[in-house]
Amino acid sequence: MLKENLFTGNDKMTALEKSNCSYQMMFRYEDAAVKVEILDCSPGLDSSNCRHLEVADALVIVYSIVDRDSLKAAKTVLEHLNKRVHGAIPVLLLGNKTDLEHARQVARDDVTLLAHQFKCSHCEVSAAESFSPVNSIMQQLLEDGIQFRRTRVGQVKRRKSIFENVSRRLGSVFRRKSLEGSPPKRKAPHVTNNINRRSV
Ligand SMILES: Nc1nc2c(ncn2[C@@H]2O[C@H](COP(=O)(O)OP(=O)(O)OP(=O)(O)O)[C@@H](O)[C@H]2O)c(=O)[nH]1
Repeated sequence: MLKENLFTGNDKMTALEKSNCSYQMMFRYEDAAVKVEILDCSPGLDSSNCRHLEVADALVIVYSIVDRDSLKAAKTVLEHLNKRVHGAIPVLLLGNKTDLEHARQVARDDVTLLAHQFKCSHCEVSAAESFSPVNSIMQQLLEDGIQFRRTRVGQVKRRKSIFENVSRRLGSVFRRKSLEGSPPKRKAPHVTNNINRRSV
């Protein structure tokens, strides 16, 4: 659903570049330029997509309101995330094609329930009619993603320093133990004669 023109007209986002299934763009946030990579994980979950989902900072899971199976696929992704990702990663469950309301297959209540069950945001749009609602939704999600990344990076740093602390302590305990077990060091003889020394 992401198109090159999705973000045009918005001063916070610039030049969406496409390479295979990946889109890159710059996003201005708190006066800093942030590089954002958007990965299109359709048509479904495989091992490489799963890995990407697990390390993403924010996710949009798109279903089509005229395709019951697309909501099932969305549920599979949410279940996977629930099992594998710890922490409140920002997830938006986004229904598309509201211009085809007459052909709706996905009940609103089912989606509300799903969003509630997996604690994610939810809304429905029509990319065909207008991309400005999509634009503001994406903008909010990106901001949430940046905040989430900051928390995540902070946690990794804290975990790293706890690990370093513990390993330093363990190291000093083992060093002490090995010194206690080893015979007392003999004092090295004091060499006064340098005649036989060779320089290498
Ligand atoms: N009526 C309608 N058609 C849409 C809308 N958004 C996308 N489409 C159409 O739906 C089809 C699939 O759109 P894509 O943008 O390729 O969506 P996708 O999620 O990448 O789909 P896949 O390529 O199948 O993974 C295209 O024919 C689009 O023109 C919409 O809001 N309303």
